[in-house]
Amino acid sequence: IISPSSNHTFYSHKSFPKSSMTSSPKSISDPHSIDSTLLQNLVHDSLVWSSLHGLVVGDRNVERSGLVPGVGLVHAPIALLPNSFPEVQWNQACELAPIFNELVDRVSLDGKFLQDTLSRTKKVDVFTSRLLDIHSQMLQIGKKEDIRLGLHRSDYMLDEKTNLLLQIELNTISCSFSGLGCLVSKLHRSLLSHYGKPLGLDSQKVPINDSASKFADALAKAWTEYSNPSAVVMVVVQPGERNMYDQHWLSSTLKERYPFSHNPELINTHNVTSIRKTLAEIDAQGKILSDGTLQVDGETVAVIYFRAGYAPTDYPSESEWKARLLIEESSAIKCPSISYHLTGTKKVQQELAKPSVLERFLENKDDIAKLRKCFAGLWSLDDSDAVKNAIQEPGAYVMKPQREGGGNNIYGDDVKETLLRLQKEGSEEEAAYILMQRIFPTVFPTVLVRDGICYKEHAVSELGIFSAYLRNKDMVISNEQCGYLMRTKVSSSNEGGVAAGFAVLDSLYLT
Ligand SMILES: Nc1ncnc2c1ncn2[C@@H]1O[C@H](COP(=O)(O)OP(=O)(O)O)[C@@H](O)[C@H]1O
Ligand SMILES: N[C@H](CCC(=O)N[C@@H](CS)C(=O)NCCC(=O)O)C(=O)O
Ligand SMILES: [Mg+2]
Repeated sequence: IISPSSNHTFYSHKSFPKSSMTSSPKSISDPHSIDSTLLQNLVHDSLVWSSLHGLVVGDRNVERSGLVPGVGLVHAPIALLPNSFPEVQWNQACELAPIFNELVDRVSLDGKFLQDTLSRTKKVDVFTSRLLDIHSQMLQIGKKEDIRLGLHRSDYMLDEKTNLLLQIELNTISCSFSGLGCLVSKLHRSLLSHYGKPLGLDSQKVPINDSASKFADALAKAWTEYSNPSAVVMVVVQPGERNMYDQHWLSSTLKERYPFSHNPELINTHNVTSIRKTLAEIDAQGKILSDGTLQVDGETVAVIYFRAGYAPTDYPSESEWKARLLIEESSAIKCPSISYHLTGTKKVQQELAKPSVLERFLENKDDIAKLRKCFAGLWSLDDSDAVKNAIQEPGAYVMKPQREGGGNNIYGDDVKETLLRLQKEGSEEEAAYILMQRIFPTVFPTVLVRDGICYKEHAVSELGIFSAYLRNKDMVISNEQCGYLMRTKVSSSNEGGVAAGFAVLDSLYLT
């Protein structure tokens, strides 16, 4: 079963050969030296734990796994043990969460800034252009969103050379893994509470992660602000969704947790029901009443939570765009609104990194300094010096289109080829991209478990901090960090991405 040549080992509980090795790792940074019997027990227990606790995804080998719940489940790809992470940068990442929330809200209110920042992208990127059209239609009718809900995730990498915590991006739409991320922390705490001794590790060093309940709380509070007990939360989903359990964790927490919430003002609310609809279904079944109320399939919608609609592939026809517009025109609480969605684009990220731009949106000098400290190098392709440097040293840069969902970035020599092509064509297409400093996190040995097979790999990690912002007119009801997601991917992979099949779900071990 354990072929010494490859480091791929298939486990089934019956066939764990006794191992002669008895060495235990020096510390968490050396999981490759874990005694093989101990390793097999860890893997076995993690697979059982994941299956029993809903740390699962749809199996891409089972075609109905994204369509029918309970069919074709497989444990989520995970790192067997948490990745060590310095406490100082952990605290820094947590502290940034409410500041980024406030920034997003302020920027989202500046319609002109959003339209101007994206005006040249609009000419060359049809998808972004369609989003901007909806945004400008809302500006024209003077649409106001009094109640605003943001469920964000700010992703960071720890740059090995400088030890700086640098932001990769700020996601303001369809942030995945608030449902599953917290389960990985629970899994790791459970494994370390059983095997801490032989591993020489302390389960208390894995920070408590309440991402699912915090996001469900924020959705429930927004639902309460809408003040219609018979209204529902509508989750906008893709027609096939293998990550549905990550989404169901939020919906089932909403349904089961309320009205038995510890939160006094929610204690006697009706249970919060969620419905799942695709954009096409919303176009077919949705309508707006004279008072702006959105009704879909006869249900009044209080909150619209997007887990689709962030990529061009989510709009295969005009029907989906009509649904997006209907949602924006309604009085339902959007998560995110079109303004929050546009505020999370990479072009806006790059614009906000320019000198004195943050000062347009925030007053507190300390907060501004804290944000700036985590900005990596970000340039538009108008910056001829940056373009020249990137052509000379393409490996030090990442080129990004205005896309979400993974798999869209340009790395290495492709950066050089693309820049030279754009220069030769002299087209406006340059405005579709941004240039970003490539961040090189520490490569560390780890053990990944995917489809019941454990792999000893060398990997890099990316820390995502979830945060929620809920505001009703001048009152900020929530502005807090909501747990975290650690993603770990083999160091040879440029892109990463759990759904894309490169990264696994991880947690962190404070050092
Ligand atoms: N500046 C960077 N340095 C190193 N890796 C990066 C950088 N920017 C992105 N990546 C890698 O590419 C992945 C996707 O990039 P990201 O900006 O998050 O796009 P998306 O919105 O598609 O997730 C990240 O998860 C990370 O693995
Ligand atoms: N299937 C959809 C996926 C939604 C999605 O791709 N979200 C982006 C931010 S926009 C994201 O969080 N990417 C990190 C997840 C990864 O690493 O695979 C869902 O789960 O609702
Ligand atoms: Mg990303």
